[in-house]
Amino acid sequence: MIRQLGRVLGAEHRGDYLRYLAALVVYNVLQGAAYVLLVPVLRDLLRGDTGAAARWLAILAAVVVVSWFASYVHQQLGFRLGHLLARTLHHRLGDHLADLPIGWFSGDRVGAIGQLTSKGVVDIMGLPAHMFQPLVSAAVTSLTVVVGILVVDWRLGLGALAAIPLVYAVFSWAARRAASVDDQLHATGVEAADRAVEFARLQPVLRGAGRAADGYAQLAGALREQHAAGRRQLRRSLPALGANALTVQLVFTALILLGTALALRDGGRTAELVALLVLLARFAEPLAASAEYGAALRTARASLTRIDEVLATAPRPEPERPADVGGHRVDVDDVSFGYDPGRPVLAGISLTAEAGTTTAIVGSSGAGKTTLLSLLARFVDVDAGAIRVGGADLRALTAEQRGALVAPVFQDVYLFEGSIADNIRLARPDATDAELREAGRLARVDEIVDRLPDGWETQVGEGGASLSGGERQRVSIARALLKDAPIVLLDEATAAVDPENEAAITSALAALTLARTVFVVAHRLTTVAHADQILVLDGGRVAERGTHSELLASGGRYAAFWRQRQRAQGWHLGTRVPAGAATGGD
Ligand SMILES: Nc1ncnc2c1ncn2[C@@H]1O[C@H](COP(=O)(O)OP(=O)(O)OP(=O)(O)O)[C@@H](O)[C@H]1O
Repeated sequence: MIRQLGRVLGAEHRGDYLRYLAALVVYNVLQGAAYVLLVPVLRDLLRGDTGAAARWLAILAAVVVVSWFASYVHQQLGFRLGHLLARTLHHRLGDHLADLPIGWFSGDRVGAIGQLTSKGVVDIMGLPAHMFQPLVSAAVTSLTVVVGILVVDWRLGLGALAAIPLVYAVFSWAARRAASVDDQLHATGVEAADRAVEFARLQPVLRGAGRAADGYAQLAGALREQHAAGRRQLRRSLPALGANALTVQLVFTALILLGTALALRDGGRTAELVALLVLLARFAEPLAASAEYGAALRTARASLTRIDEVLATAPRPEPERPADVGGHRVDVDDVSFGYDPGRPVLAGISLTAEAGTTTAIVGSSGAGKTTLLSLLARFVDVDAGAIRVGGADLRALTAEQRGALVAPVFQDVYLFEGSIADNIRLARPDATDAELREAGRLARVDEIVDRLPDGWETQVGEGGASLSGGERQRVSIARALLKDAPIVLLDEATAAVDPENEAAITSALAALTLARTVFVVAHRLTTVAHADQILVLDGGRVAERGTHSELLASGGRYAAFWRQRQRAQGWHLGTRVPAGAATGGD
């Protein structure tokens, strides 16, 4: 555990860590020495030799003063190390998470990371500040006391030495027994935290559906599981704690009996042996105290192991040098991909998108449209085949190259806490105010800004809560415009927006897609009809491809899709296609 902590701290903080450990050991050795010095003091007092007792007492006082100073130093270093740990862990986790593939952040990992960076880090930073002292004391102080006893009376010393493996074996057994349900307790804790967040987020949906009680039932179930796991752990750890206390007590009693027997047999050394009996109490005390820290220590160790696991997860391989990119043509070459092994979501996808053209991706729900965009953004890597931009494999591009080439505009627009201007500027922090405003004008964010009291500096709230869905989308389009990447990945929003937003988004998208290579998961018929090529996905394969008129003429899936969408929107095939599409209605 001491080694694990050193690894997590990294080589640059090894000096701080070693200084702290050295101060801790010195303090505990001095502490043990102070206890041992009680023996000659008491012995001489019992013998009536007050002069000798006073001399020993002076030495004892000096050791106590030095040990007080060592205690102050190790506490200071311990608190400093605790803060250093928290800072280092947050930075290392943050840096590492930024390098992990987006696909890693799935399932309950996001909740687990939340727990790890908050409670987990607090557990670990408490190690040097609060927990190492009693644990090191149990080992170092007790051992120093044993050495002291050995020097004074080897028989009693051997007895104390023999007790150490016994105490260690019982403590280990108790820790293993209590730890067996730790993972369960942690998993139920993560689950309950996830359900609580989900319950809060889903309030509007649940209330809208009149099913608030159902949503709560899931949270209540998760909380029940967590409490049950807590009770199970208590049931397992209480006997273990009892066994620890009992062992320490038994060892102490046995040593007292041995000491008394020796004192009775060896009349000449009675005073010395009586003093040793006092020392035996000091031997048992740190052992008993350390047993109480078992649960907290296990929790911290488990958090440390989980952080180690995250840090050990291989980051997405990144090339060291930028690749040569010749143009903005995109080739998807026989690409296959699955989120889970053995369950392909896309299989044998090939297509070419010439620079400056728009490719619309359509298909039924679950066909793999969003997944194809995720592959193009390199949120996830292909399992087989390759995606090339300007002839260069996407995996050969550095993160900066990819960032400059590709602008994703996805459905779930998340805005950061900050102003509208901050949120747009995120795309290019060095953009001038004029460039920012021009991107805002093209995306028609200026109209939103004009209505708001603080204009561009209006705070959007966490996730952009103070803007409507359509307005958030316009901000995200402005971001992409400011970034000015030649390739745009667009997941059109399916949710209906009001006519004003609809018109604004249509013109914003027209500005964004102008002269760029665009891949769009299209839901609006206007977008599909205007695309240079349309890719119809079905069950992860390309079912049809061609232009709007070619696909309509072939009378396949696309033609059926088009008819169905038109019917849903009260349009009539043949009367306004594609001219009707060009009107912007959908
Ligand atoms: N993160 C994920 N982990 C596991 N499976 C996933 C993940 N994301 C999507 N899938 C699965 O991959 C398949 C394709 O999903 P995808 O979202 O790409 O489809 P889509 O065509 O965009 O659907 P929709 O139109 O409903 O958004 C689905 O079966 C989906 O359940």
